[in-house]
Amino acid sequence: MKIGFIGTGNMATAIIKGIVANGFVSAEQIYLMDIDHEKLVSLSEEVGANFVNSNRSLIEAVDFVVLAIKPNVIEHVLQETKDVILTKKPVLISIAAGTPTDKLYRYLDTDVEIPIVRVMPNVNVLVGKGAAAICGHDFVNQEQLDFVVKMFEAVGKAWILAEEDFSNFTALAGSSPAYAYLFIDSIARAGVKHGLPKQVATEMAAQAVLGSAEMILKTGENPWTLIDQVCSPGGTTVAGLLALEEEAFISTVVKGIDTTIARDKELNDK
Ligand SMILES: NC(=O)C1=CN([C@@H]2O[C@H](COP(=O)(O)OP(=O)(O)OC[C@H]3O[C@@H](n4cnc5c(N)ncnc54)[C@H](O)[C@@H]3O)[C@@H](O)[C@H]2O)C=CC1
Ligand SMILES: O=C(O)[C@@H]1CCC=N1
Repeated sequence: MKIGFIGTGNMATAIIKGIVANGFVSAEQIYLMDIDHEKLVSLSEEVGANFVNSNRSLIEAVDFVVLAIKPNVIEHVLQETKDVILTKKPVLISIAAGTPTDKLYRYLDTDVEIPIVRVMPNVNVLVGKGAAAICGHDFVNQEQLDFVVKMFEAVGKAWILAEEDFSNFTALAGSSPAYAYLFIDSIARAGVKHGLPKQVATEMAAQAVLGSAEMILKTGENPWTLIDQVCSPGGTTVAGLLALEEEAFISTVVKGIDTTIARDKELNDK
């Protein structure tokens, strides 16, 4: 199978490096195109993938096309490549936030049965610890869907998810790595305040958060049970925990997630 990427930005780079490192496909099976020629050539050389000079040539060359471009350019890209899409009939995989499969199909303005799969991945696919939600539009067959699921299982965890839940997933797993990085950076920054070098403090905070996530996933314990295990009576943790809650830590995080969901829905409706 040949996989093409339209757009070689942050997310495409993370997916490509992840699936090549894991051996899901070889670099020779990957074709790239980006309007930023320098970026295109640089990624292609770095990973050993092929690159082409137009989105049309890319679609002609591959079986699966990942639309790794911003939501506001997808309509234009589908329209400029429409005739090639309609003759080649590749599987289109969109990773764009706030862009439902119905809208993507409408952009093609056709009755031809083009298979479209929607994926909401996250950037942690780069290190094989991604999270991706996947749903297929009307004309996707099981074999095509299975291929996409396997592609994202190669670089993390993948769920088949009803499309109506995509906004929620985008907030919980697509955008949330940024919030987790912020949390880690905030802990590290506090370390710097107390005299630790930033790099060491960041490593310490990241390792603590990495282990905490694994504890939840591997023990299957409720996070509150684990919180209680860390909070020694009269100890340090409970003092810090209550200080965080005085500043409405839980409500602040929930507000961030609410706002992310609302923004995704706003993009859906555009
Ligand atoms: N960054 C992230 O963590 C995640 C991003 N996404 C989605 O992935 C998509 C891409 O996001 P990023 O990689 O962050 O953006 P980015 O801005 O890093 O990459 C987009 C790339 O598309 C290229 N491009 C623009 N117009 C083009 C055209 N007409 N033909 C070919 N290439 C073109 C740009 O030059 C750029 O390199 C977005 O739709 C976003 O919603 C989804 C999940 C996570
Ligand atoms: O910020 C965004 O719109 C994209 C979608 C999920 C993560 N980044």
